Amino acid sequence: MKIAIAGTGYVGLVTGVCLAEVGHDNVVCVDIDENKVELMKSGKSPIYEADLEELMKKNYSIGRIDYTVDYQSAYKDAEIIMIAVGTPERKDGSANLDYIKKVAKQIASSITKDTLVVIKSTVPIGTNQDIEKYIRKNLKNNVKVEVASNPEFLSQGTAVKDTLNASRIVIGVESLWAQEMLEKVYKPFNQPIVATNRNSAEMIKYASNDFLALKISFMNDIANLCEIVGANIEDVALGMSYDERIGSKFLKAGIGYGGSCFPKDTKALHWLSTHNGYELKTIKAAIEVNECQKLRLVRKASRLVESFEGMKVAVLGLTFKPGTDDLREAPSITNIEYLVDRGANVIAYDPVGIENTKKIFKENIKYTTSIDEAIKDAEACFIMTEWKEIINYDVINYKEKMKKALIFDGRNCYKIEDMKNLGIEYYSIGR
Ligand SMILES: NC(=O)C1=CN([C@@H]2O[C@H](COP(=O)(O)OP(=O)(O)OC[C@H]3O[C@@H](n4cnc5c(N)ncnc54)[C@H](O)[C@@H]3O)[C@@H](O)[C@H]2O)C=CC1
Ligand SMILES: O=C(O)[C@H]1O[C@H](OP(=O)(O)OP(=O)(O)OC[C@H]2O[C@@H](n3ccc(=O)[nH]c3=O)[C@H](O)[C@@H]2O)[C@H](O)[C@@H](O)[C@@H]1O
Repeated sequence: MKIAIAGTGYVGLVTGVCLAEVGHDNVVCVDIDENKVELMKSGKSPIYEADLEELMKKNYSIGRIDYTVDYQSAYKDAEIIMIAVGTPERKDGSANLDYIKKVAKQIASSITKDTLVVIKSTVPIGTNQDIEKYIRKNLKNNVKVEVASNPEFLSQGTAVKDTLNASRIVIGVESLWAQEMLEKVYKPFNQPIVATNRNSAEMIKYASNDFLALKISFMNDIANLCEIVGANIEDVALGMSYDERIGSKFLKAGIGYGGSCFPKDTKALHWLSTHNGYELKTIKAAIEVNECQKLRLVRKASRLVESFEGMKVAVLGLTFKPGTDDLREAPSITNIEYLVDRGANVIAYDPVGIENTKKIFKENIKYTTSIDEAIKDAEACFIMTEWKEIINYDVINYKEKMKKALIFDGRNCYKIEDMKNLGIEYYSIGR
């Protein structure tokens, strides 16, 4: 079965590689970025993702997967074409479907046999139906085409593991033909399949992401109250987690959620609901809490220090979470902007995110891949991502190397007692 995939980002590339890994022997990944395609052909991954490069090399060498910019040759005789291009946020919060439409146009002009088009990108409810109409209207050749929804649930940093061990595969179909095709594709994964119609599948994706975002914002809200009333959010989360109805995951309070999905998917669903005359009050609250949370520590810091002007400030952890080099919507960006605007000399540390950070801040801040160097002579230090390197760092160094041991920890990396014993001025979240 020939499977073509449009877009080789986190979703497209990982899906392609995993399909090859479970035995599909004719997977072609298409991208518009020639450099990316060349890089992938040479066995290198354009994204930082555990286990990915190894599986890319293995499956490319045995001929199960290929990469190309030539969409026409990839799509023309494919039985299945999966769309995994970006659906970024527009200024008004709605999802930008331009990339999806562009691929739809390319598919319509290329296919020469009956094809199932599968949308893996996160798209607003009704998009699958619209794209199907669009492709059918613009078809160059007289073939059968149907569009099915197959949203993706992987997380960055664990994308390969998540795909090979998915909690569920959701398929949104309008015919038995489409359902059977997708069941055949996913059979080797041996994972539970939830089959429904396209609108419900599209909604499952948004509802899942937005529920997780809401869970985080709820915990951040409670954490802020914990600080006021003298409770400890970590003990609170632990106490809650024993209730199976609540669960133990996504209860970690911090500096707010970032990434390429929670921020945009909460706004997109909120936009969609308002557009349909209904206000999703819970999602609105999740968004508002998150916006405030991102600046909570710097606001606290600016009440404690007279001025950031000329002050050396270390920022440890830049990516939106550990295990990825992605900075999209990372809380670190908002915080660094705040500090730079107020005249601070920021030195930023991250084990893998430096290159992407340079693209954002250019010469405006300094960069390092050493915590020691970042904190040397610093007068304040902000922790934005809970990398292992930061969690396992010997905290005595803050006392010994900083000009003033003043730490604002947005990810609760250290024990309050340890910091207190060392005489480090330490502020964290909800404790
Ligand atoms: N990043 C993640 O962890 C997850 C993302 N999603 C959703 O999946 C979709 C894709 O997200 P990412 O993989 O993060 O995107 P990404 O931005 O990492 O990658 C998109 C890729 O598509 C390529 N592209 C653009 N137009 C193209 C075209 N006409 N033909 C072929 N390739 C084209 C780009 O060059 C880029 O390489 C989004 O809708 C996102 O919301 C869903 C679950 C997880
Ligand atoms: O649609 C998507 O793109 C994906 O979005 C998230 O995955 P991801 O953004 O990669 O990362 P998460 O682990 O969910 O973390 C998102 C943000 O929430 C924050 N977070 C997470 C968990 C928590 O308890 N507290 C918390 O603040 C993280 O620091 C991070 O900034 C979802 O977890 C995936 O299921 C989904 O497929």
